[in-house]
Amino acid sequence: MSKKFDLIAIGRAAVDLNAVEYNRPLEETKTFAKFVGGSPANIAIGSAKLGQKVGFIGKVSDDQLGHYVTQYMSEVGIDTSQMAKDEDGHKIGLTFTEIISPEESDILMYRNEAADLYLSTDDVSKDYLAQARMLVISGTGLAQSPSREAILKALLLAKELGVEVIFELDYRPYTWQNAEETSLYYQLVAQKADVIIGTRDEFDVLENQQGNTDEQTIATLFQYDANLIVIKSGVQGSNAYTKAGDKYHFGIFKTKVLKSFGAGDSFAAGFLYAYSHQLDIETALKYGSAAASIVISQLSSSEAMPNLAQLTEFIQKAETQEVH
Ligand SMILES: Nc1ncnc2c1ncn2[C@@H]1O[C@H](COP(=O)(O)OP(=O)(O)O)[C@@H](O)[C@H]1O
Ligand SMILES: O=C(O)C[C@@H](O)[C@H](O)C(=O)COP(=O)(O)O
Repeated sequence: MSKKFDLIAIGRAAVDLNAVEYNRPLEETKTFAKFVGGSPANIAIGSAKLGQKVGFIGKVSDDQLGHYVTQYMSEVGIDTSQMAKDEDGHKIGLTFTEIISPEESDILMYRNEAADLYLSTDDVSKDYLAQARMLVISGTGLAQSPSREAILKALLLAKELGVEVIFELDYRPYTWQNAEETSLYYQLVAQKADVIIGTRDEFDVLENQQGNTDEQTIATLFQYDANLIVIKSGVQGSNAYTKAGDKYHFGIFKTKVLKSFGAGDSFAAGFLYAYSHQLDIETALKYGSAAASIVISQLSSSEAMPNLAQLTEFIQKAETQEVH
């Protein structure tokens, strides 16, 4: 049965202020360019640009920046009808980026009392979720109440409605209180998710343990609902594991890296495009890697997301030149 949305993402939509002057620390950076940011918003934007039908559940500030974010997301084709405005004056989250070198970039988040963390259970509609094939949950939304309960409500509704749950671990230390609490909430959602995507470090956070191998991680998580687990490892590429016991690997598409942030969100958008079009898993890893390669060579994490023609052309060109 065809549904209105290929995916609905839930969580933060925020603002990135990206250093326009490269190769220097934040202390010495004077100019910044404004983009929409927030991992789930970036994934939603990347997905919409690839032609997916996308909805978003979130909360933004009722001010110029909140309006900017909602308007941009709407302009790229995302349904923003479930993006609430915070009526209590909470401000949108800000992320400053620092590009010290292509190998070394960092982010500095301003997220105290961020509007997205005030998403509440009242903002999550069963009728809306029923229109989606997939629900994309990002881990950071679990960091504080009431956003935590809003996301858990969406998770339980998705399970009830048969909506496939994609859990993007998206671990950001800033809003979490302690490692055990983080691990508990991550495990709770991971045990119900159909697909789990994260970096090796993020799976360590989920397990509250350093040094587990991918095989140990998947052996535990496949005891629950997950059918597919994707573990990303930066320049070493990515691995996907299925419950049936298959393993797939894809390396990277080498590129002139400007900055490293944005890789994870673009990877997720590319991967989920292929996955939702029932392309094979190796192709999904390839689409994710290509989208990441495109985005890390440009300044933003959202506007730089490729459309389908750009993505497929990039892959074709790279494969012809054998740069991956
Ligand atoms: N330097 C790089 N060059 C090309 N592709 C990269 C590079 N770094 C990361 N990628 C791609 O982006 C994916 C996600 O990157 P990773 O750093 O693991 O995640 P995150 O950005 O979430 O921390 C990798 O699996 C790889 O496909
Ligand atoms: O997620 C955020 O709030 C910040 C992002 O918008 C920022 O662009 C970023 O750090 C993306 O990095 P990624 O998770 O490596 O894709």
